[in-house]
Amino acid sequence: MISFLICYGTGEGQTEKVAERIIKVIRERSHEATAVNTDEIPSDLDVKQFDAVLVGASIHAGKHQSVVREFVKTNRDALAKKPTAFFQVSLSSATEEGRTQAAGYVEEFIEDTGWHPDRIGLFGGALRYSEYGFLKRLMMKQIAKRTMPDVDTSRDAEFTDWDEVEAFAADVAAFVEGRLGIDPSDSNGQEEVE
Ligand SMILES: Cc1cc2nc3c(=O)[nH]c(=O)nc-3n(C[C@H](O)[C@H](O)[C@H](O)COP(=O)(O)O)c2cc1C
Repeated sequence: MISFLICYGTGEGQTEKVAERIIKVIRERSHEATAVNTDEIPSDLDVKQFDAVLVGASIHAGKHQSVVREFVKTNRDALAKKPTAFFQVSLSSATEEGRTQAAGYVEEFIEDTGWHPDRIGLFGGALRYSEYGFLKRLMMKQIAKRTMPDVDTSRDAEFTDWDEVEAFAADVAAFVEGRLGIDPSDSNGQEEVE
């Protein structure tokens, strides 16, 4: 059994939902997964105690959560010694035209933090107008109308492709199993760890 740490930043909860889906896939492979929201990092969290680490962040106004950046910078040396993956949630990944921009956010993150994850997943996010305050709702509806003219802005919209998220999680898990020399069949049938 492999122990995974999944550390993520989230503004309105979509990256948390993605993290939860990744964790489900990892646990279905009978591995152990610990989720940590970067807004509530336990003071005794020790990255070195985990076999593999996934870091997730979303994009707001062209930036990832600064706490996620700080987490990665603080733990860069420990991360470099382990199998790792990064996943990003943004509106840019929801459209063909936005993909280059989404990749640019990751490049900038890697350059800034100096961390080179083994796997990278880029996922479309969500627009939950019903949960935004007045100004944010107005601004996001304008951006959506401009960048996604076919999308109905009178209701909340989710652009995350959950099959892609699950495929990413399975790929990361398989990569880590290979790196650590763990035969997935060894872990099948074990009890699921909460
Ligand atoms: C105020 C605001 C600003 C945003 N800015 C960007 C942006 O610059 N680029 C982008 O691709 N997506 C942008 N988004 C879309 C978010 O990345 C998307 O809503 C995502 O699902 C947020 O994930 P979270 O709920 O985990 O924070 C923005 C969303 C909001 C609400």
